[in-house]
Order: sequence, then structure tokens, then C-alpha cells
Amino acid sequence: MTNDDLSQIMETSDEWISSRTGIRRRHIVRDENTSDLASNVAQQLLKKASLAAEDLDFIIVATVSPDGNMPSTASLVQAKIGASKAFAFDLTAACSGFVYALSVADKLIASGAYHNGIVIGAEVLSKIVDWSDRSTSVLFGDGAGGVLLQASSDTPLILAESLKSDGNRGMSLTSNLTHANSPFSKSESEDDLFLKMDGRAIFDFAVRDVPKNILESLEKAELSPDDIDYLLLHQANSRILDKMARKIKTERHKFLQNMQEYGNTSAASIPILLSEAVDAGTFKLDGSQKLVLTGFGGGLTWGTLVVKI
Ligand SMILES: O=C(O)C1CCN(c2ccc(-c3cc(CO)ccc3Cl)cn2)CC1
Repeated sequence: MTNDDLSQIMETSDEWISSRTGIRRRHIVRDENTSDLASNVAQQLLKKASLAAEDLDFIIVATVSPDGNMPSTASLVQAKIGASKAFAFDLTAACSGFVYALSVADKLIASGAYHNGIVIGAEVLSKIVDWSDRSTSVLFGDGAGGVLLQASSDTPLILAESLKSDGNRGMSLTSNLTHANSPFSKSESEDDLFLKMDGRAIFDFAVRDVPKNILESLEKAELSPDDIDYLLLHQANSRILDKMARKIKTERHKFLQNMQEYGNTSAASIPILLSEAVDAGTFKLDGSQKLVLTGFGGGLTWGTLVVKI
């Protein structure tokens, strides 16, 4: 759906959206749910790796827009692809979900207990967005991406990481807020199910906390920004990437960007970027490249993984 398509159903314009966010199009499901998108990613990964679903030890789906709480979206994926041996769970860390889930998966495998796992970021944000709110509904899109991890004796995947949360600022970006409503409860609060965002507060948080997090992670890895081939940041707003490049003093072209095509897909944004760079041959997957993966958003959560691929 292009910005012009949206201007047919709400008071907005291509000029406003693209100049303020860098977003030109986003993908909106007709009738698929999050587990459908995630299962499609899992099947592509298994095919690319020539692995059978039965070989999988675990499936993690990072999402803020699950099919439902129970069963988890990861469980539905397990059923859809026939991963009979895998344990499966969802992970909720909003736009940092993929980075958190990749860190967790890395530890599951590094422990020696598990060998093959799939980590997917998948969202159908079009079902939690308030379509009567033009300030947020134009920003978000649907999508999914993922990676398949295998135990190997080579160098570790993650060279350094720094995962953060700040619940004190959590009410700046919310969805699906529910309250006590039993015959015995006194709560008068109304449930607040739609996505709500204090855009200014979130923008300022990203500009202030994310560069520090990236630089701290690079220091832990004993690397400088110049040692990094590409930075894959959560695709929320192109002006954020401009500011990050200046703050980290590294070339803007190293910050991969595709929000013009997908909008903000929360936990799916980094794996979609990753997948497109692999398909384009930008990433050779020969262990010669160093990447920064950084998510930031609801929770508030933020986090960086410095990885060698
Ligand atoms: O310029 C304007 O008037 C508006 C100002 C507000 N904007 C924003 C604000 C915040 C975000 C955002 C969202 C998330 C959640 O994934 C994470 C990180 C960020 Cl930085 C995206 N856009 C759009 C343009």
C-alpha cells in the first residue's frame, strides 16, 4: 500500500509521510495472520539450509502482534512446518525482539544443549494499529524475516552484545493494555488495545540512547565503527538513521535501509533487512564481514549485537 493509497482513506499525503519518515510503501495482509508469515519464513530457511523440519531443536518468534497469546505463534509455526522435535515460544520485546531473540538462541546453542534453531521476527501490525489515527497508522507495516542458527566450532556468531530495558518509560509506546475485570475487581480502567505512541518521546529516546548502546557494544568487542561493514538498525524512521550516522561518526551508506518499502515492521524489520542483503549478495556469509544489529522501541527496550557472519 503506497502513501497515496493511504491518502485515499485518511487525511495524509505522500509528501508528509515520505519527507518525515522515509516511508513510501508498506505491505498489509489481506487475510494472513502472523503465524502464516512466520511459517513461510521458516520453510524458506529450511529449504536454503537443506534441513528437514524434524532437525529443528527450537523455534523462537519475536512479535508484538501474535495470532494470540495461547497457543504461541511459534507453536503454530511448529505445527505448520511439522517441526515435531522443536520446542517453541514467542518473545515480546517490541522492535528489539529480534535482537533479544537472537541473543537467547545463541546462548541455547552455545550451552551445547541444542544444535539447530530458527529465530523469526514476524508482525501483522495492521491489526493493532488504530486506523483512525493518522499519526501512527501511516508508519507501520506487516512482514516477517528470520535466520536459522546451527552449532559450529568456528568463531562465535556474537562478538559482543548489550541488551537494555527501561520500564519507567514504557508507557510512551503501548498496545493491548488490559485490566482486571472479574466480578470481584474494582478496576474502572478501560482496556486500551490499539497501538499508541508518544512519537516525540520515542524519537528523542532513540537519538539519545541508541548511539551510546552501539558505541558501548563496539567497545566490548574491541572494535571501532570503521571495523564494521554494515549497521542494520530497526527501520523506524530514515531521519533516525541520518542522526545515528552523525553521532557514531561513520558513513551513512553503511546503515542499510528499506523502510521506504516496508514501513516500520517492529521485530521483523532487522531480519527483513538481513534477508534482502543476503539475497542481494551484499552479505557473503563467509565469515568475513562484521555487522551491528540494533533494535529499539517499545518497553522501552533497546539492544545491540556485534556479529561476524
Ligand atoms: O516528523 C513527525 O512529525 C513524526 C514524528 C514522530 N515519528 C516517529 C517517532 C518515533 C518513531 C519510532 C517508532 C518506533 C516503534 O517501532 C521505534 C523507534 C522510533 Cl524512532 C517513528 N516515527 C514519525 C514522524
